[in-house]
Amino acid sequence: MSDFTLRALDGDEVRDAARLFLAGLHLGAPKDEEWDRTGARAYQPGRTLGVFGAGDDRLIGTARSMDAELTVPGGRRLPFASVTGVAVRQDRTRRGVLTELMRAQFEDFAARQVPVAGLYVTEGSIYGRFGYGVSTLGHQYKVDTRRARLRPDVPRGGEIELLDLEEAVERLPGLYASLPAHGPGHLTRSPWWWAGLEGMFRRSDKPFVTLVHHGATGPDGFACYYADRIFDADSVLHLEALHAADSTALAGLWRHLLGVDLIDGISTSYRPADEAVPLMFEDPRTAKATGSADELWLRLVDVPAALAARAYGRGSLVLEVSDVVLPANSGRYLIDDGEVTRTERPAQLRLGVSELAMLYLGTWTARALAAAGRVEAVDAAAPALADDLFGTRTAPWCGTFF
Ligand SMILES: CC(=O)SCCNC(=O)CCNC(=O)[C@H](O)C(C)(C)COP(=O)(O)OP(=O)(O)OC[C@H]1O[C@@H](n2cnc3c(N)ncnc32)[C@H](O)[C@@H]1OP(=O)(O)O
Repeated sequence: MSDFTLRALDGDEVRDAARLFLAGLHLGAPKDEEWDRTGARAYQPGRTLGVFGAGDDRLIGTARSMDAELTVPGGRRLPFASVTGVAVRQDRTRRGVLTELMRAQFEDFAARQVPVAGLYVTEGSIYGRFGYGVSTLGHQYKVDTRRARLRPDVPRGGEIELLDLEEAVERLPGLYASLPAHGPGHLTRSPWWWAGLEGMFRRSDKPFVTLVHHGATGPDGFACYYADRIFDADSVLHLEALHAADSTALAGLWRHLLGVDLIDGISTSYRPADEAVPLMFEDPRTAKATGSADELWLRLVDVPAALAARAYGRGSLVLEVSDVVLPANSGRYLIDDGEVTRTERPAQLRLGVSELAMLYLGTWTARALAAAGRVEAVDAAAPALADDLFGTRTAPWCGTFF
């Protein structure tokens, strides 16, 4: 990359990176008060990269990352890098700046022994070339609250406590950390992540409301929403977050939400595919699916470490992985009785590292990937064998947008 220099940013340069990223999304720069209060705190020190062009001392590209831990099938938590804040100045795009930022990030993650990175994409066509693949899906639905009748066997739930903004900022991090992971795809949330959420809460012109559910042993779930109250038309409650330790907390939070006054419908953000809520209604069509989309994209930076970390179903299979960006990952891997080893045995299933990311948490079946031409079944039985190994009981879901 002889025409550019790339280095970590600090001080006011980080704010330039924030400006560049927001401009890339066609948004305005952070205001002084906003930056001082939460903006700067959302950037993990030392983790914002900047690219400068030759003879141009202004920033032309940026990307950042934050530490987290990712839950993988079997329940282990792996060191994880949340990649975000990616943008290239619009007069400097398509010259390899993003490619160089991706390369530098992978080097950094490998040096810090972070085996998996992930991101949420603005466009689905950008990141596959760097080895990222869609690893969780989210499903949105809308509930007609005027028609909603919960079945009599749905738990009553406990007390609901309403938090004001300052209480929410103070208490949600501890509460989220105390809840069990939903399953594969769950992420821990760093102080930098929470500062980003706080910024969003404070910027919003619609007030965010936070509800905490109290179960038998104390707080065990929460929900955050804002409402669009429209005179003479349907008013919608936008459920931006809901995390619950168990089905009683889930039901208790929903029971309360359904009773919020002056609301005609509840529209959810991206929820897990196996969420029980539609089945809680006497008429399951009370919750109407309104969309589904890719959520978290994963990049297995260290394939042997990532493969060794997760649990598998029964069976044995030889995968041949190809990774043109990080060639050390390429090779054959035997998964047998839960153990993963490099092998010289003949491949049964050939796939790229992006497709491996799509299988990794259990979101896609190898049969679907084979039907789409995304994996090559050298042995015709291999996709079914892969599904026995990689399939999970809980639908992979992240629920932590960054
Ligand atoms: C995780 C996040 O933060 S997501 C946010 C991503 N940022 C944005 O969407 C903001 C607006 N867009 C941008 O800032 C830039 O266009 C970026 C970051 C998407 C791409 O940066 P660039 O420096 O132009 O990418 P670069 O030149 O390295 O391109 C690498 C390859 O990706 C392709 N590519 C880059 N952007 C896109 C795109 N938006 N759609 C399709 N292909 C793309 C290039 O054509 C190139 O392909 P090639 O290797 O076959 O030649």
